[in-house]
Amino acid sequence: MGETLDQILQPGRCHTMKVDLRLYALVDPEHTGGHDIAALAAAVVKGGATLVQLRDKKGSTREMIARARAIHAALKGTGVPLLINDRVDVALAAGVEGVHIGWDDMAADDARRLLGKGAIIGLSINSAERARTAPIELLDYVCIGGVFATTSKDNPNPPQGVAGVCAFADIIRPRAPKGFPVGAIAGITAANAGEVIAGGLDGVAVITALSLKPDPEAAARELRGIVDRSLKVGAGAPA
Ligand SMILES: Cc1ncc(COP(=O)(O)OP(=O)(O)O)c(N)n1
Ligand SMILES: Cc1nc(C(=O)O)sc1CCOP(=O)(O)O
Ligand SMILES: [Mg+2]
Repeated sequence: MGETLDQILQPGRCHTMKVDLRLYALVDPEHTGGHDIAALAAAVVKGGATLVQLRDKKGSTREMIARARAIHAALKGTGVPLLINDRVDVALAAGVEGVHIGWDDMAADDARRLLGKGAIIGLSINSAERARTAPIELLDYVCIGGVFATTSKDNPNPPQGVAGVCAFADIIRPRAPKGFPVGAIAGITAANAGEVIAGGLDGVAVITALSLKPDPEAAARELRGIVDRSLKVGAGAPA
């Protein structure tokens, strides 16, 4: 038996490391724009992505593990963590840095028990109720869904707009430790990322804005520049 949650969450033994959510690239075999998925992940990281997720909704378990291993190998030495969407077992098998879970996926306490205190665990939030009840103490970040319309997800959340997403972030922040990262996802592009960051989010998570570009590295460089400049403005530094 591994450690209990109480042991994992003992004061001074907290799992939380600072996750850099500024440019979170989701790579998805159904939305690669014809790029090899491992080469795509490496390219966006070269361009400035700070976190990568393998979102593989249709692959077999073996395919997912093989993709995860290939992407993890391509990111070796970059220091950028790889997370697996939905699947704690795939993350464990491939030896990656963590998982992203939604409210229909494995519960955060089960994921934390299985993955241990050193893993990164992120959670999707898409309502005020979820912002109020998310188990922040078990998490390394949250990502608020449905900011704009998206074609990359089946049954997408209704678009909340920047104001809606920021209202959820305002519920989460007082419940979370200082510096706890809160990002946003859905339909974010170079044209609207600045607005999202200016609203008070710590980063943007994207598929299309990087994967479907002919030059994903250049697209990542542009988007990361927008995020960094908007974060500086928010912090009161010169643009
Ligand atoms: C960073 C990030 N945010 C949100 C999601 C969506 O998670 P979920 O609602 O569980 O939907 P699926 O992606 O699993 O279809 C995500 N994957 N990543
Ligand atoms: C995986 C995912 N989750 C979402 C949510 O709203 O929770 S939107 C989404 C897909 C995001 O892709 P794109 O950047 O192409 O819009
Ligand atoms: Mg999910």
